[in-house]
Amino acid sequence: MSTAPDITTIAPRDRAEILAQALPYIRQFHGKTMVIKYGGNAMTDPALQQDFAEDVVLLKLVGINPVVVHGGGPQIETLLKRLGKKGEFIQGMRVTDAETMEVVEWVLAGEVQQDIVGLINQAGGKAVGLTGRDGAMIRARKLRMADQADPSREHDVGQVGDIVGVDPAVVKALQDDQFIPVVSPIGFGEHNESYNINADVVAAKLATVLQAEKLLMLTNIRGVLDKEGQLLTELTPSRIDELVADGTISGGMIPKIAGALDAAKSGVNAVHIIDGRVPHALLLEVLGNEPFGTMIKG
Ligand SMILES: Nc1ncnc2c1ncn2[C@@H]1O[C@H](COP(=O)(O)OP(=O)(O)O)[C@@H](O)[C@H]1O
Ligand SMILES: CC(=O)N[C@@H](CCC(=O)OP(=O)(O)O)C(=O)O
Repeated sequence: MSTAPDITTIAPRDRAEILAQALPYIRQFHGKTMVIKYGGNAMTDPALQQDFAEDVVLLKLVGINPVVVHGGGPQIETLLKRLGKKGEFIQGMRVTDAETMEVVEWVLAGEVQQDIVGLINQAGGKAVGLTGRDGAMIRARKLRMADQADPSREHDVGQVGDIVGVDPAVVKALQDDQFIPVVSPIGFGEHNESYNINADVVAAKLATVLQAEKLLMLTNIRGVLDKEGQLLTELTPSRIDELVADGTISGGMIPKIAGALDAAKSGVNAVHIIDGRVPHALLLEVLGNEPFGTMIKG
């Protein structure tokens, strides 16, 4: 459960002061786009989910344009297990056969996306759920994955998509109005087939195409950690290369850091990997003045 402090004891005068302190940040980010990756691991607690939805609505109401890209790895895993299938990952990507693809579409677009849309609407926002198929947003082709250790070897990861192009028109149309887009990471191919794309990769690409002010990746860990478990508050491209090469960065952190770095190099002003288990993590990052999580430098 959320461990938010009881603020009913804060005097009205202090509350007003707290709000007033947010003004410089609201002014700085007014009218700007923020892409928020909401990881499947960060969305397991109902109280935290509600905090998240409230934060998104608050950002929208103060004139910032949040675009949510959601994951759902653990939720896909749960359904696969019920169907007697075992999930397999290679370099952070789920090996996706035809049956797994059906499960992925069902869980992401049918369940997780609609849960988030419902929570945001309940919090007073107007969320619209989309997949990459809607508005012909995310074109993809089969990902060709080279082995990390031996690049001459290739892994067949099935229907995992490599993004060919993103047309953000539908997202722009929604966000220019009063709506909050909630995007599921599913792409479409030239024969109308669907592709499973890692949500970090979609969030990073969308942030780049939209030239977002910020890309915030909410996950289930404090940020990127070194071998001793210490939080790395800032990462440069060369340090990232070292950490991937020596195996300090592994699993789901691989596509996350690769996407974060791509976005940082392609004009997204601020890219942060932050702890979605902290109540109101989003507001803390956007309106707080203390460093939080890991910032990725381009
Ligand atoms: N160096 C690292 N620092 C932090 N987390 C790491 C690192 N290397 C691997 N990880 C793993 O990456 C996970 C986050 O990725 P992932 O499970 O895909 O999250 P999400 O569902 O939020 O996308 C962490 O929980 C952790 O187990
Ligand atoms: C290709 C690939 O791995 N797709 C991911 C899509 C969901 C996702 O990325 O969810 P998280 O952000 O919660 O990890 C998957 O099937 O799990």
